[in-house]
Amino acid sequence: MAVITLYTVLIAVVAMSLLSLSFKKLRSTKVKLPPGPYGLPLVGYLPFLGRNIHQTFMELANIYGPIYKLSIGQKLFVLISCPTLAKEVVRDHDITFANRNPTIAALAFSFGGKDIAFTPYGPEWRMLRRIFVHEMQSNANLDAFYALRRNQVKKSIKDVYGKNGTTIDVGMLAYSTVINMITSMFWGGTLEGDIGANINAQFRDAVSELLIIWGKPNISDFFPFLASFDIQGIQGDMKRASRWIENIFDFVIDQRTKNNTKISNKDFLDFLLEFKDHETGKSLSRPQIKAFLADIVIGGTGTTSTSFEWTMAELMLHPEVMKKTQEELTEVVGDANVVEEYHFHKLPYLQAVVKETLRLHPSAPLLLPRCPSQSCTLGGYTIPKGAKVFLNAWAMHRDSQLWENPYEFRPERFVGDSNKLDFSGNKFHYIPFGSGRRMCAGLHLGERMLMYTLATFLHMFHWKVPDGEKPDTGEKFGVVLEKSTPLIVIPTPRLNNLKLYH
Ligand code: HEM
Repeated sequence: MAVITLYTVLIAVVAMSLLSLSFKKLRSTKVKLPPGPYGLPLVGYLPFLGRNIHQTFMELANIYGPIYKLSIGQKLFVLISCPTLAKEVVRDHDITFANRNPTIAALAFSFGGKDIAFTPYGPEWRMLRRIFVHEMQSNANLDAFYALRRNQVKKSIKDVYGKNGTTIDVGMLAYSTVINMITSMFWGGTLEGDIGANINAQFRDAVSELLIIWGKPNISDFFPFLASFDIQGIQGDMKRASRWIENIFDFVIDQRTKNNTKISNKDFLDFLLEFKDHETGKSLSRPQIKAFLADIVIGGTGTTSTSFEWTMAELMLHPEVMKKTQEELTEVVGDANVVEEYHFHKLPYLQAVVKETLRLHPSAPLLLPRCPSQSCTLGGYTIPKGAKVFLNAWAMHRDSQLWENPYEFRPERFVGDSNKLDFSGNKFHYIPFGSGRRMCAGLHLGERMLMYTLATFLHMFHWKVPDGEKPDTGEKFGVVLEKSTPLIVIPTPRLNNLKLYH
């Protein structure tokens, strides 16, 4: 006990000295920092953040304005919640802000920040991003992998049909469908039979565990000098979970390369192993291949599946919108057919439902923080090099000066040409996939998976909540913004031709 107290005092003394040094340094350089709340000595604003920090950040914006700062431990956070300043970050100073400040957990999983999400801006990142966005996820490739996605959705339809009339957890349905689509696109038919099922199940569990660990606040991120102690064990847990996932990646890559396994459908692994950069003539190294796969798993699973769950929750709360969405599906797809991706462009109302859901419930409400590579000025204030800069999409999506009745779920606001808002991030008050150079690198795949799963499940089934229950829209902040209570619903088949469910 005495030893623990001694350590605590020692750590506090060192932290105080470091803090006072950094404040002295800031004062001596006479910079004009944005306004912001005071916190407690040492920990700063940490004790006041609350569980849903995106909501706290919006309340603070109402007090301090569209740009403010706060300190947490040794870190300076800058919060931005107006489109004009957001534009300054992602357009006017885009290169300065095209860097990340990864957490310790993120570094542990991304091969030390060697992936797209965390590689610093520069030629290496530009090369990774070009391959990932323009080549790996080209329309032709995404079309080629469609059969793999389709097979997995068919399996989920069969599962849901088997639960006809009983309750199911929508979040779990969405997560398993999305991760099955992703693993299938990764290594397709390489892993057949029991071994395949076993590896895929292990993979699914490892990814869920990793997302949970990643979502835990880590004291070492706020006090970097404590990092080597790994007080909460988060770094160790993350390394273990990542190693587990990496072993699965290695196993599958070895299977494919050593046995030269022939598969019927082309998948991401084929693409990555065969890839030769037409500019440099170079192939991808094994760590690069694994980093690409990691980005898809981490970037694509939680975001897409929670967006599915939020959409279903809003539809359950708005039966008139549900009715209109299903009528559109009936008209476009027809009662005797299943949904195909080529139907999407004829489903403007469903597209509007998805856009409206992502306005109210963006998976990453504060996007991924950016970190200026040099000090610069925003809105007349100095933003020091190394600060963590958050664009508060959640607050901008709910700002009554930017949206009419912002708290109402009204897909109609996205219908028609007069208000053409899309996911490109060019209108800075609507940025569910971010904006600028570092906007979501998986937008095309994410949009396809989300639209396809939603359209299919809405077309194939009627959904109702158990008697006496009402879905809510309570939120839980984490790696992605989840529903605080799971959405439980009862499906019944909607189409007469029951063969379509097998
Ligand atoms: C509904 C689905 C999705 C949503 C709402 C979403 C949202 C986002 C957001 C808000 C960012 C931060 C952008 C910024 O800082 O400006 C981001 C980054 C990223 N996303 Fe997504 N995402 C989705 C699906 C996906 C998928 C399917 C993948 C992988 C195929 C993916 C991979 C990435 C990567 C790699 C980054 C980092 C980009 C960089 O730093 O250059 N995301 N995503």
